[in-house]
Amino acid sequence: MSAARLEALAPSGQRGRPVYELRGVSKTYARRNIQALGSVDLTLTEGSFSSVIGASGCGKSTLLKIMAGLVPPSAGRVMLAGSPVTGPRRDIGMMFQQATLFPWKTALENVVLPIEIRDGKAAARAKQGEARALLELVGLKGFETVYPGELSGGMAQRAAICRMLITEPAVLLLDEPFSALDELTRDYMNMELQRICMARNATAFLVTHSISEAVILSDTVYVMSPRPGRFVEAVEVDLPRPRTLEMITTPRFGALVDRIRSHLDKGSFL
Ligand SMILES: Nc1ncnc2c1ncn2[C@@H]1O[C@H](COP(=O)(O)OP(=O)(O)OP(=O)(O)O)[C@@H](O)[C@H]1O
Repeated sequence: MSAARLEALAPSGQRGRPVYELRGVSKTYARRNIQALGSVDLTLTEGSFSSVIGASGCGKSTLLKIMAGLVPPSAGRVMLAGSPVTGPRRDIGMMFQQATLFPWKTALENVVLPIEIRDGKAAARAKQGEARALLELVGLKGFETVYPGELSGGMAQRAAICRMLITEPAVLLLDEPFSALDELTRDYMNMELQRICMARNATAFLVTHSISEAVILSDTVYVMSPRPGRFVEAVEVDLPRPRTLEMITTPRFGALVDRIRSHLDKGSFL
């Protein structure tokens, strides 16, 4: 799909100020000469929530890593808040499938760890009040001094959300953050994520394999082709916010899921 057509499909939820801009971004991994990503154009506007969905190995994580500045693109340009992304940045928060908390640090110590690494121990101590408030926000009040081994998977991911938010990133890059959780916890965490994003007017970009997760969370769902990944469709989700889990049973939700599935089926994805 051309950049112009994708822009034309830009949804009502994406009419704010552009935050992320990717133009002609592609990636070939030199070592195995694998072209992971075709040419990707993407604009994310402030406060929007977007998802990318596609077959295993189509290049979704590669795209996210390029956006995060962890992997350099082979071609193209990535701009965030008006400046090029050339490496990891303070205004980018990332979250992965596994919480990767340090087992020898308490929940509170894990949350302030990015501050400690960036600005030192005194700065981390000064942020403890804020970290406590974040833990309370995600329902972990009372667990501040607990070690990760004593937390459930969902609780550990909630602590990881706090760790991502403590640096007050303008954008959240999420690589299947809740896919290791059971379905009920995952639904709950998705609603939590929506609440946090709305409260902070955060701009979020999610990699997922779940069509219903993409629809319930997103303003726009980008469907990616098999490798080399490129966007074949941008589906606007016109469900009102805040979204609720009850919406999953509505005809409109079903129609959106069917539309995305039909795009995926065309390319024998998933
Ligand atoms: N560091 C790397 N070096 C070489 N090839 C890589 C590297 N990282 C990823 N690839 C390859 O690039 C392609 C895209 O991988 P990527 O992880 O981006 O896909 P994905 O869509 O996120 O997959 P999944 O849904 O299974 O997580 C795959 O063929 C993968 O083997």
